[in-house]
Amino acid sequence: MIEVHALTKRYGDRTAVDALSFAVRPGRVTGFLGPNGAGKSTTMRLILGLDAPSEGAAWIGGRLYGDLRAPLCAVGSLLDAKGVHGGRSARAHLVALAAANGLPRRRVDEVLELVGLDPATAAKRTRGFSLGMGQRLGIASALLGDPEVLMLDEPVNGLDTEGIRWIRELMRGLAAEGRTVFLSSHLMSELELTAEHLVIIGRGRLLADTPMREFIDRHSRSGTLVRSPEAERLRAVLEEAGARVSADARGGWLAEGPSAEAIGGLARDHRLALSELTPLRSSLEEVYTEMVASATEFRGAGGERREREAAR
Ligand SMILES: Nc1ncnc2c1ncn2[C@@H]1O[C@H](COP(=O)(O)OP(=O)(O)OP(=O)(O)O)[C@@H](O)[C@H]1O
Repeated sequence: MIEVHALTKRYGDRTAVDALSFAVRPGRVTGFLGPNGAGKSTTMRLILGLDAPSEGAAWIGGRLYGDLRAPLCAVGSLLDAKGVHGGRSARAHLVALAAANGLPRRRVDEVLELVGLDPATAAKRTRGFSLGMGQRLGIASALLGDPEVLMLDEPVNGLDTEGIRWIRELMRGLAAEGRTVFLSSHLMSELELTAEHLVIIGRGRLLADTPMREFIDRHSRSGTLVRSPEAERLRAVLEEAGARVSADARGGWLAEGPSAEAIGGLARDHRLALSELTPLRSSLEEVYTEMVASATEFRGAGGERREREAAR
């Protein structure tokens, strides 16, 4: 379990993390979501004791990182996959890490197998590693101490579909074993497939701490795209039936309220020909982008635009 209480980090007059409180529970994957610059990496660094908070605190399994007796066995992390000495082989890197932490050598072979780095690849210097191989090595390092808690910052960044699927399945498997898995991303679409719970931040502040399902159900807007050669009469009929009607960029009306079936019935009753009747549901990506944009609306125009773009 990871607990964060009133965590705040200021860099000069910039507040990167602002009074954040949340808990990451074991047995499920929790996604940590926010646009670029929202404060995700800073929060993770604070939890791992790599930076000191201005206020508040974070605990891993009930202890501050600095009080952990065997940190690598309590928490495995992947913050920067490139943080490996390029002149060493993957195996040598893991052997050194195991030795420094009093872990048996055989654990190195176990984690290499777990992340799918074969002996020939593991014997190569990491300098020539592809992003995907580097990511696998980073995850092997994180798993070396068989920790209860895993924390990964943007683990799928730059990976191909196969690598993304592999990470997704590995994380879900680790959570199913009862571990605490905390993953950051700025991609809602990816987290939608991996995480069961979401912590969302914007400008360092908590925007949501919610089960994925609930977030989808509560925020996803649904409507019907409907078109008729008699556009204005259609609009009047829809509004009379209590629908909220707006012009859709694809042409036609977006009607919110009555179901597609009900709209079909209305058209029949009013002898209105329809050329399209399509039920729509806003994607999670859209819901999330809208949420982040409205949370940053009070910013100056330039900053707001930057955050809106970053959220995409
Ligand atoms: N060492 C630092 N000194 C000054 N400002 C910093 C420092 N580290 C982070 N910041 C600022 O704090 C804010 C949060 O950054 P952070 O990297 O935590 O965001 P993030 O959500 O991880 O974004 P990204 O997805 O781009 O990694 C940013 O405005 C960043 O510029």
